[in-house]
Amino acid sequence: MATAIQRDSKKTVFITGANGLLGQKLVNQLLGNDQFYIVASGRGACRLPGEGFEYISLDISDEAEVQKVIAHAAPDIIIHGAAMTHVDECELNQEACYDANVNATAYLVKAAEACQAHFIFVSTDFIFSGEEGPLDESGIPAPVNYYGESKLLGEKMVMRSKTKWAIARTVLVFGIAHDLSRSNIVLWVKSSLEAGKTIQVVDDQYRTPTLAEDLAAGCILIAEQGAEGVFNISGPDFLTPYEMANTVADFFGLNKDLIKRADSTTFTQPAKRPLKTGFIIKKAQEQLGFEPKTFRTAIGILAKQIILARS
Ligand SMILES: NC(=O)C1=CN([C@@H]2O[C@H](COP(=O)(O)OP(=O)(O)OC[C@H]3O[C@@H](n4cnc5c(N)ncnc54)[C@H](OP(=O)(O)O)[C@@H]3O)[C@@H](O)[C@H]2O)C=CC1
Ligand SMILES: Cc1cn([C@H]2C[C@H](O)[C@@H](COP(=O)(O)OP(=O)(O)O[C@H]3O[C@@H](C)C(=O)[C@@H](O)[C@H]3O)O2)c(=O)[nH]c1=O
Repeated sequence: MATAIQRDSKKTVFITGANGLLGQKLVNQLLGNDQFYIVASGRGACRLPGEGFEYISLDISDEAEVQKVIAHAAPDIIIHGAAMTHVDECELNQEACYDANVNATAYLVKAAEACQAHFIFVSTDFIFSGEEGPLDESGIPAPVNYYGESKLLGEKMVMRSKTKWAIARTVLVFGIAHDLSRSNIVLWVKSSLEAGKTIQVVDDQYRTPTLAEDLAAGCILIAEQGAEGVFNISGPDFLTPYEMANTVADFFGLNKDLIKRADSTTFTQPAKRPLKTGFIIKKAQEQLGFEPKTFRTAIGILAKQIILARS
């Protein structure tokens, strides 16, 4: 536990979902920023490498625990990234999805109001129908799957809250981190092609894929600047998964013949995916100074991390 002096001279930032992809990148970047004292929370034991932060095991679906832990931490800022993020699982187990993505967010908003913390909620392009894209922050939500519905309900609670709030919306996050609960499109394409597996990849969905480090950087810009409102925090390139898969294959010198073009009539998943999403990030660029990497540059960064992780 840090000494009182350390905490007093710094702003306390409380992170939910710290064991996850975004959570690990947030902690990693905040460690290099001496204005913050970091309280990282996650479900169960700490899976984050390294030190220099306080870790608290917290299941955010436990209301009493949330109120107690947040009151004790008395954070200046809460970055709420924890969620049930397996979209198909959310469709098939809607009660668990509601608990993790809606009830838990309500408990955290209530706790944030009690200590007047700046509440930063991480949201998604899946609140939109996918009928048009890319969208700026004025898009009208109309989710097409239960995960999207749950995140939209979270947004509405945050927007109604009685504390300073911001919403960071993002898209198709990719990256590498320790002991993740789920994969992501870049790692999945790379590992499938390396294993010589044929993959069906859709070319009628559009995204602006986001390097996890860039999402973390965007959230930290919001925290540092005390920014309020909705910000699109995603990568700059508007691509189909088919284009992404071919870029990954090109970069790693993998066999592109294994990538079979599909579309939403030939490739379906339990939860419907919005066709055309992706974000216009002009507001975050101009107001926050957010500058994400291009998809290809991001793959290069990921490649170096993969090599480092192996050494
Ligand atoms: N990944 C993506 O493509 C996108 C993500 N987002 C949003 O970004 C945020 C971060 O996503 P990402 O880091 O990729 O997802 P991850 O699944 O990697 O991380 C989510 C974390 O939340 C934790 N969590 C889930 N339920 C609970 C709970 N009841 N109590 C405590 N912790 C819990 C998980 O714990 P455990 O590790 O134990 O499973 C996990 O560590 C989410 O809010 C997501 O909705 C938005 C758009 C795209
Ligand atoms: C598994 C698979 C996916 N895809 C496509 C569908 C989709 O557009 C893209 C990613 O599919 P996945 O099912 O891996 O990921 P998906 O669940 O669509 O990812 C979503 O996660 C949640 C948390 C979000 O908030 C969203 O922004 C989005 O990133 O790749 C294929 O074309 N073929 C495949 O075999």
